[in-house]
Amino acid sequence: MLTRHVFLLLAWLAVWQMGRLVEYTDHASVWFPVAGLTFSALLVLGKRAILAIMTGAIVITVWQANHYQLPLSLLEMIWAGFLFGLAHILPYWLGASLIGRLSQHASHSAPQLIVTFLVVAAVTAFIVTVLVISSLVVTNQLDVSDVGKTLLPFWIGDMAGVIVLTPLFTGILIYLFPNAHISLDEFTREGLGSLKRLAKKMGLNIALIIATMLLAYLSGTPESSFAIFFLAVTHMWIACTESPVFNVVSLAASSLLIVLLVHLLGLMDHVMVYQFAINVIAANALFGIAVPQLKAYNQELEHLVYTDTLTHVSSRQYMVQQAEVEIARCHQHKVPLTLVVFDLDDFKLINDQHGHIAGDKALQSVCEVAKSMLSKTDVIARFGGDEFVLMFPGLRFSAAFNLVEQIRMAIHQILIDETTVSASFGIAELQAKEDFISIFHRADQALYRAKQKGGNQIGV
Ligand SMILES: Nc1nc2c(ncn2[C@@H]2O[C@H](COP(=O)(O)OP(=O)(O)OP(=O)(O)O)[C@@H](O)[C@H]2O)c(=O)[nH]1
Repeated sequence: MLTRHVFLLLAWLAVWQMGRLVEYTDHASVWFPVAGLTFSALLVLGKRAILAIMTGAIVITVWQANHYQLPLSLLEMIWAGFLFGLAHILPYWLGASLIGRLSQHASHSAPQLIVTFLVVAAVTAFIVTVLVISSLVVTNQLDVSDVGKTLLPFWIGDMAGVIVLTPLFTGILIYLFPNAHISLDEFTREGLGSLKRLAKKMGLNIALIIATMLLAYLSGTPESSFAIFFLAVTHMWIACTESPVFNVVSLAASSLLIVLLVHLLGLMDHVMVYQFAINVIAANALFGIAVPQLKAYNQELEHLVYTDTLTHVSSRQYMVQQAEVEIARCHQHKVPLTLVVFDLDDFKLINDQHGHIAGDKALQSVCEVAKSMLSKTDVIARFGGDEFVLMFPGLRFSAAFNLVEQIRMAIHQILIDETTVSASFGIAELQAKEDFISIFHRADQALYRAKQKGGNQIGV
């Protein structure tokens, strides 16, 4: 465990150094990746991460004070590092605890979690900015007159670090620290996806970033730097069509490239545009992760509404909707349609004699048998209790009658604890201008007649 914490400290120092390399004004970087590492370490390890991060904050402050030759004693440097550590850690710890708690509640869906994370990232990064800048002023590392110009770049840089890199660092830390406080299973289930597609889409992003940033470099006008926002389109496309893991990796890669090109091409005059672009594109793409998830939820809901959970045949709602569509189509194209209503005979007795579980089994067996004898265009639905409806688009009365007779005989072969199951049927063929209510009523009347005659037969 100790080695892992030493690794976290070293990783924190290395990532901090990455942020410093792209510092464009004192204490503010285009993005501040270490904010993302702090947030994810607190998310994965909780308070166990504090020691490594606090040590990192003190080491960095001492190093920085020496580097800028600030007139501070060693004790003052350590105190300043401790204050910086507190200001940097506390808000992110609160934010990470909130996200950790929400992720453990099944009632919070992935889209809700993502939106909350984006809001928490913005708010905690702002609180960290205010606290760290205050600590820098109190410990004489920043002049009060520079606070105004440092505040916004500091905040946006920290926020970019959290939004862009927390998902990626969290994935890595969960892999390294097995007893993590949080699970990303919901997002990592699909893995990375096809490497070929990944290469193509990454290539497109890279080409777009280079093209738009070269444009800004060559034209030298501040307006041209806004072209980077076109990247939101390709990232939204990736978010909606690829796995969340791919989304997060491509986001980190694009942001890193933007940050490097700002420095290589000397686009410092437009740096805030790029800072805002990274935040907006990342927030947009993370929110995009929710789109496929929402689609999946909708399909699940649709399945629940349109399928009977016990027998897995269609639901009443589905049959009524589908029947109206089919009846209209059959009238329009002068195609026949036959509707059948059927009901198990003395089903109450099966329940009473053998119990409800046996009754359920009988309903399931009847549906399996009937379904196996239908074609793709036929529909079977459970209307309620032991009553079912069959719809045969394209079949005339006589053809449907023959098929139903075979279904009736097959149902009569089903044995539930040595009791034979049987069903009665009512059949009606669609007449000119007739609607669903009318044909259903006629089939139901025919079923009534079959029951009156003793059941286990087709009423007409
Ligand atoms: N096991 C089980 N029983 C159900 C379910 N839904 C309804 N039932 C039972 O189905 C029975 C239907 O009873 P009835 O409407 O009197 O029908 P029946 O006994 O088949 O009588 P006839 O239709 O006149 O032959 C009732 O006992 C309900 O409790 C279900 O999902 N599972």
